[in-house]
Amino acid sequence: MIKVNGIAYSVGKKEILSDVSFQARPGEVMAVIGANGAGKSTLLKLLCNEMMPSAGHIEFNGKRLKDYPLNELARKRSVLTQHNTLSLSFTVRELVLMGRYPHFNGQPTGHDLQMVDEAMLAAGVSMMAARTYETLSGGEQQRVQLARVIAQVKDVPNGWLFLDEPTNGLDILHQQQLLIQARNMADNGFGIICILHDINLAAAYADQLMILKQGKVQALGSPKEVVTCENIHNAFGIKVELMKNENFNCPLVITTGRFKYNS
Ligand SMILES: Nc1ncnc2c1ncn2[C@@H]1O[C@H](COP(=O)(O)OP(=O)(O)OP(=O)(O)O)[C@@H](O)[C@H]1O
Repeated sequence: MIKVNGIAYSVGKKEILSDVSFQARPGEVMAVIGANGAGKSTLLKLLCNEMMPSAGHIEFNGKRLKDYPLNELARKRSVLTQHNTLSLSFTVRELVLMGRYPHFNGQPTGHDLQMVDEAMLAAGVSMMAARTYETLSGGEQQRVQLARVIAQVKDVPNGWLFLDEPTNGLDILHQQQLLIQARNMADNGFGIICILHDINLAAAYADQLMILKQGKVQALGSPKEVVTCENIHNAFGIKVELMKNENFNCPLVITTGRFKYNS
């Protein structure tokens, strides 16, 4: 369980997040949506212990996040960030194996290698295992990074995945496959916190949805509670209509007109 209690984050006088509180549970997908600059990535960095909140605190499995040694945290949760700038000439298999680094000293065990194989299968990259990472397309690289973070926690009971815009660069099939993979992992006891820009994907796959606006929680609840015309207009400044996504029994957002770009 992750409990976030009234956290804030400031840079100088600028408050980027303020009074953010929520709980995320194992077995659930939580999606975070919001306009550019709303504070989503900043929130994820605080959840990863990459940065410290300037107020409030975060509990991870009953213990303050700041009290975890980094290597212990790395064995319990893995993180897909937006910018994976790694450009060295690793093969896909070697890169996915990096996800296992927190689990072995020196040489990977047979179990580590099995986790790598299973993660590559889950992310649909097994067929490119021997390819050099930097020769892959953007979407292929993104799926390899997903395999790396899956490998890190695949065998961890109640492990956590933090994903920052994981569908970036993926085609429509691979977007769905990624969310199905996240959903399956949640159904098997993992906790998933996922930043998404596609509201319809978020509504279809998340148990809990949070809208951030200018660093504050604007709405929090089930997709049906949160995805309303009013909330979307308030958060993104765009008028939308709602239909029903019959396949997922959740709202489906459609935009309603042409818009001028206001700079
Ligand atoms: N170190 C920093 N110094 C100053 N401003 C910062 C710093 N880090 C983030 N910000 C600002 O804080 C706000 C939130 O940034 P963040 O990256 O969390 O937004 P986001 O919701 O993830 O946006 P996007 O959807 O564009 O990725 C932005 O306005 C950003 O410019």
